[in-house]
Amino acid sequence: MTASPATTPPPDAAVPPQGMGGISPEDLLQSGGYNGCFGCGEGHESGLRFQRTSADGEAVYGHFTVTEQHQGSPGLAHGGLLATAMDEVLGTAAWSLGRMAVTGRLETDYRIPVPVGSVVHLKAWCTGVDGRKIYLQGEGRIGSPDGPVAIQAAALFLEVSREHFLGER
Ligand SMILES: CCCCC/C=C\C/C=C\C/C=C\C/C=C\CCCC(=O)SCCNC(=O)CCNC(=O)[C@H](O)C(C)(C)COP(=O)(O)OP(=O)(O)OC[C@H]1O[C@@H](n2cnc3c(N)ncnc32)[C@H](O)[C@@H]1OP(=O)(O)O
Repeated sequence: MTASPATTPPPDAAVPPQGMGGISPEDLLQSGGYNGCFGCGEGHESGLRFQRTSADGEAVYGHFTVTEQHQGSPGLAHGGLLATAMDEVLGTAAWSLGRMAVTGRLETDYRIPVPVGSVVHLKAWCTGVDGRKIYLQGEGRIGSPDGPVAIQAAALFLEVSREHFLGER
């Protein structure tokens, strides 16, 4: 993935450890989630139902299955849908650092089409943190964690306060 300047961390940006104040990244990932989330909500009928599976200190992992509700052209996943899945796993990588963050910029490369019925295995990792800016990259592979790369992404997330989510609508 060739990240643009906006999603490339400055050379001195460190990658902080996963977890927060004694809470493991695994526990952080299992602690939250919004049932109505299009990406990960188990209660969302037509959503992706992205499942976060693990975090190993370097990256976070998860998967989802492409259904007929997710088509763009006959039999193939919609590109925006795949970007949503990347957004979800990239966000998971940001939150695994113990930081509440939202997507500021998301760049995606589509490598091969993804057929309906595919299980897409996603992985994301932090490439650096600079103040509130969290730089991330990720990829999605078809069929297994070692399968062919279908999508790659680079992103800039911004750390926000609780008020970001509680503001008046
Ligand atoms: C999100 C999940 C919520 C639910 C949580 C529930 C349970 C938690 C459990 C588990 C969670 C696990 C995973 C999470 C999963 C998925 C994540 C999905 C994430 C999303 O799907 S979330 C929705 C889409 N997202 C938005 O809805 C954001 C709308 N937006 C804004 O709210 C503002 O726009 C904001 C806050 C982004 C920035 O606003 P701001 O006022 O705070 O900051 P400001 O503009 O001053 O920028 C400061 C510095 O960042 C640079 N900067 C900013 N934006 C940039 C860009 N696009 N490109 C390049 N640089 C940029 C500036 O250039 C400046 O740089 P410098 O400091 O160098 O000048």
